[in-house]
Amino acid sequence: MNNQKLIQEALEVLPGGVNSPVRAFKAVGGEPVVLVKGRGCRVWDADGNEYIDFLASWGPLILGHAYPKVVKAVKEEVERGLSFGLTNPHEVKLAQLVVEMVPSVEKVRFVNSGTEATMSAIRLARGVTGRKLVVKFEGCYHGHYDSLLVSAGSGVATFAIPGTPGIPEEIAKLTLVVPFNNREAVKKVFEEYGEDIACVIVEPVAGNMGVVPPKEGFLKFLREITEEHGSLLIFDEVITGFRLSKGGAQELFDVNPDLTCLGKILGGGLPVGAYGGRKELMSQVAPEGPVYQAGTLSGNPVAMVAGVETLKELRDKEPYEELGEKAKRVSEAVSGMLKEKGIPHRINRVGSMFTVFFTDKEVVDFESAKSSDLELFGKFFRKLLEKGILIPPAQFEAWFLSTAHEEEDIEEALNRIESAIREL
Ligand SMILES: Cc1ncc(COP(=O)(O)O)c(C=O)c1O
Ligand SMILES: N[C@H](C=O)CCC(=O)O
Repeated sequence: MNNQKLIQEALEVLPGGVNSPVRAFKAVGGEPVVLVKGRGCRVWDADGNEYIDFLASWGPLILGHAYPKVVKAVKEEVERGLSFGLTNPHEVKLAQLVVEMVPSVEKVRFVNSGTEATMSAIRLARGVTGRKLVVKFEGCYHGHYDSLLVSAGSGVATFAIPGTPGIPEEIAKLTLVVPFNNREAVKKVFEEYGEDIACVIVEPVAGNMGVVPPKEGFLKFLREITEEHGSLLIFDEVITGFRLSKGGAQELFDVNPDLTCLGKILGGGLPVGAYGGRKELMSQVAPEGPVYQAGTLSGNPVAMVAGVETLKELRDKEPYEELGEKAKRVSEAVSGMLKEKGIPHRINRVGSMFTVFFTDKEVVDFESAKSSDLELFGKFFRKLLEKGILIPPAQFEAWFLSTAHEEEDIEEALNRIESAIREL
């Protein structure tokens, strides 16, 4: 069945034809693409068109599509059974890898998505502090948990949704929102509400308003102010975990949060999330402690082996410098092409994730990210797609490089991008 027919059928039976809003291409226009195959850094749609992929399934595929060691381990595990509902050896191995690689994590609980990870971390923070308020940053996205959908990035920003019906005002009011990178605003909420703040949750490098790095010292400042007020600091490393270094952003910026949320790369392309932290905090989670959280399919053996093989590769090969170099090369080349065409832009990059903003302002928070010309972004996206380049179909997202982007792929991608930019 071809792409158009599949989309028409999807629209009949799935809201918006999709299972996650950002896939609907509403922000960029044009027909959504149905993907049927991925290998290395390339994907193919239902019409047989091939694309060089900078979406990487929204981040998880740091080793590229269908990485042989991961596929082999998954196939072998599938033969043994799909789910047991009791402890299996792979969840222990994956937990050991997480503890070994992520500096602040001594114990970890696996869940099935990034949303579950942040939701559970917030519950734990409220449980151990006995406080209700949560501080989050404008334009950061932490999944679709009620307390965290307030002023969120990603699809919420893309569709300019001011608030989501279904989230009671009483719940939304427990979340205090401050601008990213703004120390004064953080100080102010702590001055006013310090004793009631259970936690501050932050994407240590924002990816969901497009990539926005933390200003020098910002994460250390968050560490200090939370400690001072007896609140917990939660790093949502669902994107940055195992992407920016083997220990994530906390290792890169040398700041240890109290709790860390993980997802995406952790599952090697299968649905896995996790939250973890110091032993004394994680021992408050049931059955060791009173904070309840559970999951029928949590620690699923097939998902766990995909994670184990992925993390082992990253731990053993540490491809981070090379990934950063590749992303630098692509982002600088794209910047050069846009400059030549006279198109004002800013590119924010940290390691192997970056975003092209069509603005002449520095992008340091959600307000400045929103100054990007969204119409031009839509045109840019559609032209790239036409030339065989897949990037996230929304401005407030990140492009991702993988180890599967070889020299020749990058060369070919840059030629395709150049031809797209020429026609803008
Ligand atoms: C930083 C961050 N946190 C949490 C989430 C939620 O993860 P999931 O989509 O797996 O629920 C995402 C992505 O969606 C994310 O980018
Ligand atoms: N920006 C989101 C995750 O990082 C996009 C994934 C989704 O919502 O489907």
